[in-house]
Amino acid sequence: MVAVDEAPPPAAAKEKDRGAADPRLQGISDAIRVVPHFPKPGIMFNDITPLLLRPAVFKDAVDMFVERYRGMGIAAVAGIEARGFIFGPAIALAIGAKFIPLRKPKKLPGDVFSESYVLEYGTDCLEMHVGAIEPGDRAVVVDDLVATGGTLSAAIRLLG
Ligand SMILES: O=P(O)(O)OC[C@H]1O[C@H](OP(=O)(O)OP(=O)(O)O)[C@H](O)[C@@H]1O
Ligand SMILES: Nc1ncnc2[nH]cnc12
Repeated sequence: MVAVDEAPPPAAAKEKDRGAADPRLQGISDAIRVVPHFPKPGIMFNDITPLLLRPAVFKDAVDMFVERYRGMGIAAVAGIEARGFIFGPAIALAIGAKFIPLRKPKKLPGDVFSESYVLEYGTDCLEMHVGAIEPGDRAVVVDDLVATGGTLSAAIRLLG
């Protein structure tokens, strides 16, 4: 799971990073299934659906982001369609932020900003409603994984 913000971690978080890895990480990692050659030869597909079937592990994944971002003045959690919609809203509600869906093309009915990007297996585009993010809003982008980083870069450009 990934979440991106542009702020340095607070001192307390940096202190914690120097210690042992969070024990929840192993359970989260173990609950993600790697499927070789899906959906195309050569792609190692990271499938989060087994994690979603285990509520305690699903909660650990959400909690780790909530603990990281709570109290940091985050105004918006932007979730990337489709799998960022699974984790993003729970994180947004827990930290008291608005949720902004970053959608695939032609799904949003209002005026949109669009950003195209290149994927591991194709190209795509993300759209966001004009006015969803406001000047000065501090935002976190949530998705299930980063592969080439193209999707994440497009999301950051959209919010920028
Ligand atoms: O780092 P990248 O190379 O850009 O790839 C990562 C993106 O790919 C996957 O979504 P996908 O495009 O497969 O869409 P989906 O969630 O709608 O299936 C994943 O959920 C990320 O959004
Ligand atoms: N390796 C991967 N696993 C799951 N989703 C993906 N989207 C792009 N690359 C992926």
